[in-house]
Amino acid sequence: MTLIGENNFGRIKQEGLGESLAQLVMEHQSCHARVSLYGGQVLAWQPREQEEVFWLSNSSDYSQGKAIRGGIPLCWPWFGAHPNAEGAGNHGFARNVVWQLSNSLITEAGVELELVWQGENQHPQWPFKTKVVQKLVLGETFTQQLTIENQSPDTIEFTGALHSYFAVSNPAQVTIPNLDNVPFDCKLSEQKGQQDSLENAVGPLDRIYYFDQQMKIVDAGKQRVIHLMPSQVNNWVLWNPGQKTAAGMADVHAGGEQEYVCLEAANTQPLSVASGKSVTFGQVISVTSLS
Ligand SMILES: O=P(O)(O)OC[C@H]1O[C@@H](O)[C@H](O)[C@@H](O)[C@@H]1O
Repeated sequence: MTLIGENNFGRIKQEGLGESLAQLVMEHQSCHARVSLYGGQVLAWQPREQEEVFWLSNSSDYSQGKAIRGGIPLCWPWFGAHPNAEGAGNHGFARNVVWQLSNSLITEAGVELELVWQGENQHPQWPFKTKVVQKLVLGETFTQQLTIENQSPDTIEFTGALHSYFAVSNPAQVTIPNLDNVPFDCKLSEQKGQQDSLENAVGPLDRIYYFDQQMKIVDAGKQRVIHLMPSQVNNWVLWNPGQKTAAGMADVHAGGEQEYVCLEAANTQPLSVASGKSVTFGQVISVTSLS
């Protein structure tokens, strides 16, 4: 254990994660949280007097080259399969590289962290010199911002997502009213431009919604509402694998798919960044009681 910072309001420690990875552990008067340096991945955030907000698999593989299942994987510089390169790997490489902690601060309101990944020729599909800065503010609310800085001489284009796994009582008890009648593409049926209203969030569901406004995950079982406020985000992706697919996923523990809903703040259409410029997208998350 290494102590990163401490004052009257809270403490930041660095600890091991699995056999070879490292995580930051925050204990603050406003919340408890954990962030893996591998993937720059938020693993947990529990605001004071609330239950844990994110789902994390009990059978996650904490080893290099694997993606951690749960929390908020960072999908970047592409979302889903690479558009032109079969076998390039799902969701890019940001979730499979080690990020550096470049700054931290403990205030009365929460813990502020800045994590950075910087590289060039990281992947055959991503030769560009780029710097990605993730800013997190962990308090009674949760703020996450990803800034992509183009340090290459070329204009770059990327897609991506903040692939949040939200802990729920059961997808059967969940509604997401702001998605009602919003046009979506269904990745499972490959049908585009559909529209409907979901009665619940039971999988299999894999939808890209064309909507950039705030969301609410209403959980009747946990009697809470998770509020999501996006910024510079074009889509919401709703994903739950359902029982059959989850049973074949080694890193989802038995019955795990009945404990979460993924609602991902995403840009599934490419964003361009000119040489020397940067683009930021993000989300703010808060929790209220239903009653
Ligand atoms: O197993 P992965 O690579 O983490 O992806 C999980 C899911 O992530 C979602 O964002 C995609 O829409 C799904 O198609 C995909 O199955």
